[in-house]
Amino acid sequence: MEQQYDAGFVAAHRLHSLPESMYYFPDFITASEEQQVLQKLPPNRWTHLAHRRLQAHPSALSARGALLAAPLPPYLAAAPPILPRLEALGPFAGTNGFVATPHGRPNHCLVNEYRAGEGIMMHEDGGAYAPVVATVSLGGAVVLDVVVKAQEGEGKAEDEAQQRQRILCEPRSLLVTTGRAYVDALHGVPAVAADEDLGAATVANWALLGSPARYADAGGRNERATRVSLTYRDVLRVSWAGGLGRMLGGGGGGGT
Ligand SMILES: O=C(O)CCC(=O)C(=O)O
Ligand SMILES: [Fe+2]
Repeated sequence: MEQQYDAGFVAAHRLHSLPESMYYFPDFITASEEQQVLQKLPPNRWTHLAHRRLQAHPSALSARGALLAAPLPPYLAAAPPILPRLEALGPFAGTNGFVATPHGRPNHCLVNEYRAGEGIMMHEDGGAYAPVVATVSLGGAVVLDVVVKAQEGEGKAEDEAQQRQRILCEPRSLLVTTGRAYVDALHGVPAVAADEDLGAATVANWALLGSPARYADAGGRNERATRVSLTYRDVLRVSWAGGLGRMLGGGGGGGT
């Protein structure tokens, strides 16, 4: 059932809202793959924050934003085959119209879990990463708010509605944020028990949803359930603190 990804397929999944550098792919993983990941997330790795909990794989970045070189765990990489699928799609490899990141593949994954009523305040992901995030959603659906930052010299007269986008992230979908959407916009998940007023006029990716009827039939409402997001990134600075160990252990080197 592997999907054939090409430039036309990618272009057809681009959001036609500003900035035009986000892509939405419904059903990027199957329901059994979704369960496989949810069951394998280690229960002892959560960091508890005020309105969500978080785990970083293979580890958290250093204070200076560097990643200690290590592979992603198999349940976030090859089984289920999320990395091969991302590789074929191209957001890190730089194929199908995407721009390649320095390592050509994600080396880091932040896993967020939000229960109903939880969220993440508006923020930007910053310069420790190449400007690409690939977000796989598991469990419940949430709305992601994206707001373009006011550009220098631009007055407040700019149409607010045009600057704010709502993106509905369905379970098993992939959202790719690149370019200006990464650099010039803030994003966040409102901490609500239900997302309301969902429809073609209010949701930027409505035409790309896998199951729009599900939300339309509920009167434009998405009752929040626990949602887990896998956010794949390419950390620019990778440190090889294990260099001495590799030398002593004679294990040989790997690529970056
Ligand atoms: O859960 C999401 O989709 C967004 C998470 C996020 O913005 C982050 O981890 O930086
Ligand atoms: Fe973020």
